[in-house]
Amino acid sequence: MSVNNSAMASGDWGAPTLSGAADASALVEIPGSKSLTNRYLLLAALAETPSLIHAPLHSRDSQLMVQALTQLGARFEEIPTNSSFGPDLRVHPIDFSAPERSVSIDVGLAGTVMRFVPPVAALLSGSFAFDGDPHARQRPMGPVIDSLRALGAQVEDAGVGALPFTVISDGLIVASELEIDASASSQFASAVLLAACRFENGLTLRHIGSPIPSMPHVEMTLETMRQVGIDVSYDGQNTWQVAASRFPGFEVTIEPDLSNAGPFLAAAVVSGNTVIIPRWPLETTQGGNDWLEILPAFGAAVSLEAGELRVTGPAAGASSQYPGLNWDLSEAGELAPTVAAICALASTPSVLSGIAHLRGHETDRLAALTQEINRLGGQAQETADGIRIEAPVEHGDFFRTYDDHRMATAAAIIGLQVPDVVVENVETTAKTLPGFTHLWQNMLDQWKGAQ
Ligand SMILES: O=C(O)C1=C[C@@H](OP(=O)(O)O)[C@@H](O)[C@H](O)C1
Ligand SMILES: C=C(OP(=O)(O)O)C(=O)O
Repeated sequence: MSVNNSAMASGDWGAPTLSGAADASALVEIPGSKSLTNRYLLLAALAETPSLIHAPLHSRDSQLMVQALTQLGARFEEIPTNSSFGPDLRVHPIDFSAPERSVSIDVGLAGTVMRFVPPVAALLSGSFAFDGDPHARQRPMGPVIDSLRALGAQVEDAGVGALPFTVISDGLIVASELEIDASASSQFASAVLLAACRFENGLTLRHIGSPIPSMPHVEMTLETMRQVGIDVSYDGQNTWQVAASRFPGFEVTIEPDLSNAGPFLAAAVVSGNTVIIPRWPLETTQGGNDWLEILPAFGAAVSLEAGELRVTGPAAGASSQYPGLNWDLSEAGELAPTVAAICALASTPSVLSGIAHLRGHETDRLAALTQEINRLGGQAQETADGIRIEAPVEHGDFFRTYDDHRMATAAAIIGLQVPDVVVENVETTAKTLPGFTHLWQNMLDQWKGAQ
């Protein structure tokens, strides 16, 4: 099948196909972690003195965080470096005694901005309106709104648990206990925990409801808080305690984004080539570290030595020579679109489970993946908590991305093996990985040059 080029808009991208290349190596440098960057930016804004953040991610999501915190009174200075991924950042914290203000904050489509910033706004005196991209209004926000009210702030909203809404506060949070249902997103728990050190009496937070997805992200929240000097504890079940604390500025280096390493590692898996990622952390709270367990299940050889992760695909020279898998992705749901793309080229069926909450991500990812895999001649179905892929994709076509960066990178992976995959609005990858197409082409050029 060939694609009707007249349907292509200017941002659409014909995914490059890799024919024949195999058994070659490419070194791929991955920019900083979105989740770590946005946590440290926010914690630096809460500190008493300036902080220095090395190797931060510069992407739409981190830019939205910088912009939001600037509107709340933080100041950011770019410190030039030799890195192709951009400057370091010096962060001057928010003055929480500043006079009352009224601001409108754009959260884009960034979960970390729409969930983490409103509780920080409630620590200031004034009125803070939040809104974002059209699809941001579909993402669940109820537990953030309910928490703010329970903590004593006023929230004006349409009563549907979604953006837009306005937080009105006198800047003083005296409540010290809160129950929250974080079963639709771990970010609801992280949001309250991150701000809680500046509550007058600290906080005891209790989760009520079904299990929290993406729990490593809550561990990441706790770990980053501990690193900057906040006293926080977890009972191992459903309760966290944060002591009221003031902490000085800090200096930190951001790890590469291990979830964003995924599409490149997946490229090695589906093509039988090797990808090497430098600066892979030996210890990390990033869910993307799960690649070390997931990729061998597809038959890939994975080794981590001297800070370099090396992944070699199982099928030197031949595609679809690896099996599908049954995998519970509840701990690392953000890897699902990448895993699904590998499964969509596998020789046997796959079932991905534990990810019902992906329906509230950048798009309804279960519906989007199912629809696009089927459009390319595969056989996929949604299940109650995931997706089942019965048969691999067969031909190229237009691949809709629904403004979701991970749908775009999933399409690129499939396009490596299937000609004529056209990725809608590939620049949506700038949410967390600007320059994606250059990094991708550079990997392919290294493979081709090695032949
Ligand atoms: O806290 C964070 O940085 C994130 C938490 C997770 O959210 P969910 O718990 O909604 O999956 C993850 O999927 C998202 O990409 C980033
Ligand atoms: C779910 C994701 O993002 P967000 O931080 O916007 O929730 C993601 O990056 O896969």
